[in-house]
Amino acid sequence: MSQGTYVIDRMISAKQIAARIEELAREIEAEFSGTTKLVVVGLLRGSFVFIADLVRELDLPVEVDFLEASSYGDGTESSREVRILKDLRGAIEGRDVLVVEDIVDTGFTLHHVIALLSSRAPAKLRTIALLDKPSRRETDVRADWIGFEIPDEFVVGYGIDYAQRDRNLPHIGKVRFT
Ligand SMILES: O=P(O)(O)OC[C@H]1O[C@H](OP(=O)(O)OP(=O)(O)O)[C@H](O)[C@@H]1O
Ligand code: HPA
Repeated sequence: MSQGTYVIDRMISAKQIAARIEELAREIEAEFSGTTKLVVVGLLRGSFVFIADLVRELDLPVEVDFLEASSYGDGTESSREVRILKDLRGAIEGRDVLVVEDIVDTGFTLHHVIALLSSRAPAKLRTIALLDKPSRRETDVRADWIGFEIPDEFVVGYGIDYAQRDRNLPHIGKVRFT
């Protein structure tokens, strides 16, 4: 799609996001209670805001690591080719791991990352996505926890970009091309 002018209509407020993260954190604490040190893996770049808020809400011993995966370029359509631009710093064999994704759209990114990290034999691998667009799915994948299910709209804000812009919006907005 072209990168013409667009406006952003608010979809999910910062307050709604914060309230939902509190609920999700309690569920994650229950799932990982007793873990010695959970490795929370943020998928860059889109999850950098979500992971920052989520880990501060978790009352668990955590380690934070990052994996950079990219497939969108500057457009609104997936290339369907997931490139790993930066790997984890630490080993995850035998560890409890939570992958933090900002949005699951076609599902190619999460599917690829789950396959990659599963091959490293973690003790437990779980996934969380702030946003889920199930109507766009092209692969059979679903995150274990989802913040909000959204319709087929291109969204930005709270870490999520359109052509690298708008990641710094505190809320989630939908892009309306004008
Ligand atoms: O389910 P999918 O269709 O694979 O889309 C989801 C992925 O697309 C975006 O990443 P992008 O490739 O734009 O990289 P970014 O996180 O650096 O913005 C987003 O952050 C997700 O990781
Ligand atoms: O709706 C979206 N917005 C931004 N990046 C994305 N990557 C997949 N879906 C989206």
